[in-house]
Amino acid sequence: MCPGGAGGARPGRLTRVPPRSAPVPVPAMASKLLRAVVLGPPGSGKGTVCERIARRFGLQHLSSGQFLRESLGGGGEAGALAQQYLERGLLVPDHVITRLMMAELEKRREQHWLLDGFPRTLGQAKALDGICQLDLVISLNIPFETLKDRLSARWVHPASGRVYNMDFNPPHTQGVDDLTGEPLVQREDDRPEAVAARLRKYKDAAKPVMELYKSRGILHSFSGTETNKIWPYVYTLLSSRIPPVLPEEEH
Ligand SMILES: Nc1nc2c(ncn2[C@@H]2O[C@H](COP(=O)(O)OP(=O)(O)O)[C@@H](O)[C@H]2O)c(=O)[nH]1
Ligand SMILES: Nc1ccn([C@@H]2O[C@H](COP(=O)(O)OP(=O)(O)O)[C@@H](O)[C@H]2O)c(=O)n1
Repeated sequence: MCPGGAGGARPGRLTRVPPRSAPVPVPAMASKLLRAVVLGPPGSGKGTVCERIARRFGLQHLSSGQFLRESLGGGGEAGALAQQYLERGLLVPDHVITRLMMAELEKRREQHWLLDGFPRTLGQAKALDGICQLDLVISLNIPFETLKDRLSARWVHPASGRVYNMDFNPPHTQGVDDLTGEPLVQREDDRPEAVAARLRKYKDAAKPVMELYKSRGILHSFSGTETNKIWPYVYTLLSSRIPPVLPEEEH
């Protein structure tokens, strides 16, 4: 079973509204906790959609890529090894990311959560199965050309993981994070030469993961070129599983 998760009724009401700067997870109020995953290639909008879901529904948004990037700063051997994979746009070995994610999930046994970027391989999906029964898998299906354009225009605030795009959601002041005023950077792995490798690898690894979740009847796929058009459908799906804490329109 999922850490803290079991069958039974969902919480009847969720009252805490997380502040924009730091979404606060809604604590467990009943036995059943939502366990959801968002799948999609790099640039498909997983982080953007997860951030919206987290705010509207009070879920913890757990980004495996962000945990990985944070783990690089430690100066240890594992961090240095992981950095080589990230820079080349490759997946880090299953046992590395799985150990990292299991430790993070263990800390959140009593919270609703939403995984962004994990599992990415069948091995990772099986490891997740070992501790958890997923309720919902959202797959974002975005055309290749759109992904390339988005990644070349992506800017991030490394400390928080906040993501901007010069066309879609530009910062208030160019090059600067809205909340902290700290500089934004472009990720090394968003360089065009790394992007092509990432997209190829994603496809190969993700196919069996999608098939697994499809066979279980928990896969929900959304196709399109604009997150704002996909979002209402995602919101409706989530609303059928867990009560929102904020209305859909409030971005
Ligand atoms: N132009 C455009 N950019 C978007 C849209 N949705 C997300 N983005 C941007 O595309 C980039 C990739 O999105 P992100 O959520 O980081 O994708 P992830 O790699 O799947 O987590 C970011 O710079 C987003 O701000 C959209 O509908 N249109
Ligand atoms: N399960 C995972 C998740 C991320 N990663 C690594 O972390 C990088 C960034 O992942 P991410 O989820 O933040 O970003 P996107 O690749 O979705 O844009 C990936 O390109 C991989 O190098 C991984 O190896 N295994």
